[in-house]
Amino acid sequence: MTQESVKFEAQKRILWRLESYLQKLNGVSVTTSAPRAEGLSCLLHPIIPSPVINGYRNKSTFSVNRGPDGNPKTVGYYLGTWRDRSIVCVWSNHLKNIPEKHNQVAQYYEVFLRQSPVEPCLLFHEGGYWRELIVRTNSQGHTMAIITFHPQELRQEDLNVQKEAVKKFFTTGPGAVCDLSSLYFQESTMTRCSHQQSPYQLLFGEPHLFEDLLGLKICISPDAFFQINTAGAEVLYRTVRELSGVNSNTILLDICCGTGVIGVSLAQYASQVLGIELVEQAVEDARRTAAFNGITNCEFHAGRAEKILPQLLKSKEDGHFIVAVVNPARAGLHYQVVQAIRNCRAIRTLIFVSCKPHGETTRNIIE
Ligand SMILES: C[S@@+](CC[C@H](N)C(=O)[O-])C[C@H]1O[C@@H](n2cnc3c(N)ncnc32)[C@H](O)[C@@H]1O
Repeated sequence: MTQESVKFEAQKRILWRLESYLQKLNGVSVTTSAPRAEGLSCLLHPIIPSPVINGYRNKSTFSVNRGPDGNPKTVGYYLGTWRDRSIVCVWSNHLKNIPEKHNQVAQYYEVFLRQSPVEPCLLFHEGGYWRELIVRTNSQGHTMAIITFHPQELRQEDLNVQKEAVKKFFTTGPGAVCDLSSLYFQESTMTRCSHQQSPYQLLFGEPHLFEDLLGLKICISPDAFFQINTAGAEVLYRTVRELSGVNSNTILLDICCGTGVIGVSLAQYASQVLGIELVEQAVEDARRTAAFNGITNCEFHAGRAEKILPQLLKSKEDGHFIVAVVNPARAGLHYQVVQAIRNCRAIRTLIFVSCKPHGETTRNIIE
């Protein structure tokens, strides 16, 4: 079975479940005017493959933990299960989806850790400092690395010594072969911290990556979401455009817009684009991207969609047609967002993009 047919069958099962749930809920059969196929009440299109399937990741997150030889300064991916206490950290060189550049930076981070007098932070249990590494690249090979560090009780001057050491390693030391475009350092006492909670500190290089996508230059900050497979994302956004039917009479509403790519790539077809996004850095990226590409009909709002959307829709109700695109995080949309969309008569088309169409997405669609 090909990966595409596995995915197709999985989507079919999700739609079956959704339809039977709706039938039970309504006590009537689900009827739509759309063409049907595969025993469903709607049309399920074949899976559209990504043009790039090897080394496609533009972002990889590497952990630090004990390797198979017991060395606690090993950088890679976890293998094993927590239940069996068999977790080890292994190198990622054999993984087909990870580009060589990411593996190279991970290997040099490991070299750095092994020569550092400072201990790594393993699962927060035993103290320690050096934590995970995130590597982001664009299609030109520009590379941003982000290192997280548990500060424990270190004084500022001791922290500065560690920052200086890692910067030196990647600029003039052995790590210089990685040719990083930028190195960020984030002090973090939690599994994940946003820029607001603990700022990403630029140790050297360019603050942003710029990615070419659908003829645009997209600005990406360390904290911002960006689809992991750039060529696959182009296919996704083209599909969104085809489904959306946006034209010069429509407003495009991009809810959970991240770096604003959906809105910016459709701006030339719409009368206006309105984007809403929680992460401030991503909103700044979206504004920068619009300005950089000479796009002037986009407006991006920073904050929670559930807070911003109801007011925003009220101000746009009169005489406009709105196409809404939602692409929420895995936790799904807040009920107030669903309600605001349902209550807005101007919204004639809704496109729901989801990387996890069961679970919360199904709940949102039912709502
Ligand atoms: C899957 S990403 C999609 C980003 C973008 N649409 C794209 O295609 O690249 C989901 C985005 O939703 C944002 N988000 C999560 N909760 C949110 C909320 N309550 N309000 C607004 N944005 C939110 C996240 O920060 C993230 O950028």
